[in-house]
Amino acid sequence: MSSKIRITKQFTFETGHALYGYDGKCKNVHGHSYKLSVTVIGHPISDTNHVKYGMVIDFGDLKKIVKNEIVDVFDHATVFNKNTPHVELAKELEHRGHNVLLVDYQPTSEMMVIDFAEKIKSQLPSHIVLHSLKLQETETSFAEWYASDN
Ligand SMILES: Nc1nc2c(c(=O)[nH]1)N=C([C@H](O)[C@H](O)COP(=O)(O)OP(=O)(O)OP(=O)(O)O)CN2
Ligand SMILES: [Zn+2]
Repeated sequence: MSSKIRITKQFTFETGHALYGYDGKCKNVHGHSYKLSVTVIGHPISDTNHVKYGMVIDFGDLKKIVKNEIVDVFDHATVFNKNTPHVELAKELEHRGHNVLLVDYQPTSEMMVIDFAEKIKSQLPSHIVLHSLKLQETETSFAEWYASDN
């Protein structure tokens, strides 16, 4: 059998959020140009007759999964923790036609990357393993999820 190879696809999306109860400036509604790197691991297909010969997974197929699950949902949305009074603000924004996303967690990069890992894993073909995710919030701040840590 061929070597195991990790392949990575990168995505960007613009998302607003606010950290309810936080003791710094990120308690305010603000936004980031998030960068998400998705790394999967597997054996390149060895069947010479297979249309995906030589690929672990077609980058295009990986893109479809991540776009459907993450990018199209989070891009130009504002994320609030639904377990906080921010839900009132969210309802008002929604009422006024804004794209609001209520999640069950504090929308830090750590918690978002955990959510993203579950969402991507649920859609990957069974022979493809999610290896890691890197979610970059600013030029200097990022969170990483590794399958081997979890
Ligand atoms: N562990 C975490 N800390 C913070 C998070 C987070 O998700 N996880 N998020 C924020 C804010 O949302 C925001 O991202 C600010 O982050 P920070 O790196 O502090 O941003 P700065 O613009 O101040 O960064 P510099 O490059 O240092 O100017 C806060 N903390
Ligand atoms: Zn932030």
